[in-house]
Amino acid sequence: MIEIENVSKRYDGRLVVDDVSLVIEPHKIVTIVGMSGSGKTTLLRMINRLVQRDSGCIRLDGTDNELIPGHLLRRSIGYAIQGDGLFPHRSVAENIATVPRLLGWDKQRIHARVTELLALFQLDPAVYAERFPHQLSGGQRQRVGVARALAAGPNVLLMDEPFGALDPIIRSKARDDLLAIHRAIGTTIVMVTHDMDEAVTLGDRIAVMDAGRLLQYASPAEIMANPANPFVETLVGSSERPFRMLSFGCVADIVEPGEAEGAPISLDASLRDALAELLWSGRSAIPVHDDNGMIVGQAKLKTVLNRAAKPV
Ligand SMILES: Nc1ncnc2c1ncn2[C@@H]1O[C@H](COP(=O)(O)OP(=O)(O)OP(=O)(O)O)[C@@H](O)[C@H]1O
Repeated sequence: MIEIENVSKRYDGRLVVDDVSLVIEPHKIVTIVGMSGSGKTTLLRMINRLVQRDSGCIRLDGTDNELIPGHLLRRSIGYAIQGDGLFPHRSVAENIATVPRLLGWDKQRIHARVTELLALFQLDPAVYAERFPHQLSGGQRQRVGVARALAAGPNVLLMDEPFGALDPIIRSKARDDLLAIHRAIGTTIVMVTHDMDEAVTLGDRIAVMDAGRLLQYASPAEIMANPANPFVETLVGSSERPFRMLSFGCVADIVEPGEAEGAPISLDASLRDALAELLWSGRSAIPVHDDNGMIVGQAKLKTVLNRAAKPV
């Protein structure tokens, strides 16, 4: 658990993080959104002490982070930044091995961990381990950057606009991959993003910041339904709200017994994708399949539309 309590930071006498308090539960994903210069990165970097706070307290599993030695912080908190931050003259394997090496792991253990992570990120170790960053695509570099941040098995992963440099299609795949990896390893993730869609799709909770202050900290559904003030409402974008509501639900939430005609959709698909398929194919219901391709029920247009409405 990460407890941020009344934390403030000034630069040149100006408050850039202003008395922020929030609690991040273990194994959750928290996204931090806000305009440029609102203090998101500064807040994130105070968690792993890349930035020293001026006042307040940040506790990691109950311990003040100022009392945790640097090498333990590096092990327990991974950090991935925009672009990828990879060392250009080191191979993929050497990049991923950075923190384990600092921690003095033996060669065999490092090799096993690098191989495991490359496989998890769908990069064949035989093909990619010895490549250099310039021999990878942007999406592959970004995955190696996240793999490197996870190398020492941290409890917490801090991500600062990790997908900011990716084009929209790869970006959406990168989000799906991150969710799959999060399901597999359960690391607590705190992610700064400019992109409200990203914040809503990935976040269990969203922290909205403006001018150093935390305006709202709540689930995506709560923020959509009850934005704390006009600024949050603008950020959420009223015309986008129904679609955003659908993007964080999945077909498994609404599948019901019964048969429907035509091409099926996966239990894992988002309700937004289900709506698109229903509208595009002009059907009032579509069959739903599980991971093994077995038909397990149907998703009805009416039910999907109900999920797009403002929660009561
Ligand atoms: N090292 C520094 N010295 C002086 N001012 C700084 C420093 N780092 C950040 N700032 C200022 O603090 C404010 C908050 O910066 P921060 O990077 O936290 O914002 P942000 O919300 O992450 O912005 P962006 O979305 O553009 O990355 C900005 O006005 C910035 O100029």
